[in-house]
Amino acid sequence: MSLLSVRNLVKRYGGLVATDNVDLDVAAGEIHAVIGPNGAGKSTLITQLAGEIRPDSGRILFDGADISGEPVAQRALRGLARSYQITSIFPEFSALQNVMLAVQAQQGHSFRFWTRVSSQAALVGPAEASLARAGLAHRRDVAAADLAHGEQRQLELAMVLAGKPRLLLLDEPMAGMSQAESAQMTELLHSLKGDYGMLLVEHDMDAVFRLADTVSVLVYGRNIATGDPQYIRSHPDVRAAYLGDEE
Ligand SMILES: Nc1ncnc2c1ncn2[C@@H]1O[C@H](COP(=O)(O)OP(=O)(O)OP(=O)(O)O)[C@@H](O)[C@H]1O
Repeated sequence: MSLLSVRNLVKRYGGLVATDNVDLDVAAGEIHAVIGPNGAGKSTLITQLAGEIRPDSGRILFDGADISGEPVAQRALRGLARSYQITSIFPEFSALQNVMLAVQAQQGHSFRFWTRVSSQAALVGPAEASLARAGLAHRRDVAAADLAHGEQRQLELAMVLAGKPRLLLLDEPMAGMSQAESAQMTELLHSLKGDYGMLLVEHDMDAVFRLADTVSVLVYGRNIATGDPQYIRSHPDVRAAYLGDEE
């Protein structure tokens, strides 16, 4: 059974159909990449899955439950987590402290700063584990502001992992990265494969074809093809619509 199932999803902006009857499935532990030209509707899709905007029609099922009408926080509690960009990081806090805040939020406490040393101590272990999983253990005491761009993206990932997600919604995790940073993030995501399902929107085709078990191609809001990377590479409509001029 799929962990995430999208059925007949539709989102319109005036006359524009940004999500046009999209069906899509992500199995537990699988990486499903969504590719497509600019304006194809990839971000609109992720934003609906996270619960930030409502579809006009269609259904979103997570672990069998219809979550189409649920708010963001409720979806996060179920284990459907979107990685947010650097805005969610406190620049003056260390990498570890940032993840401690995410652990605290996961433990059901409202967002607040620590008053007792003992309550801090319980957060350190899980925060260190998430940092290590995101490849940042060696940078735990560095202020977030002093981390390189790629490391800040790793920190965001550590903060998402602290929420114990089952499926990650990743919207262009390699955006703005150098080639080396992008390669490192690719290997990092690869190391998480199997433990987390991922819906990956990404323009970096090297990353997509290295990571994805399944690829879907959106064009003008429509899913024109879904299959394994080999199938997608050789699909004539995909080549014509998207990959054609790159090969
Ligand atoms: N809030 C909005 N109001 C009106 N139109 C919108 C809105 N958000 C997105 N669109 C339109 O919906 C279409 C899909 O946009 P979307 O950002 O989802 O595409 P995308 O595939 O993520 O593009 P990119 O690869 O450039 O990030 C575009 O034509 C866009 O202009």
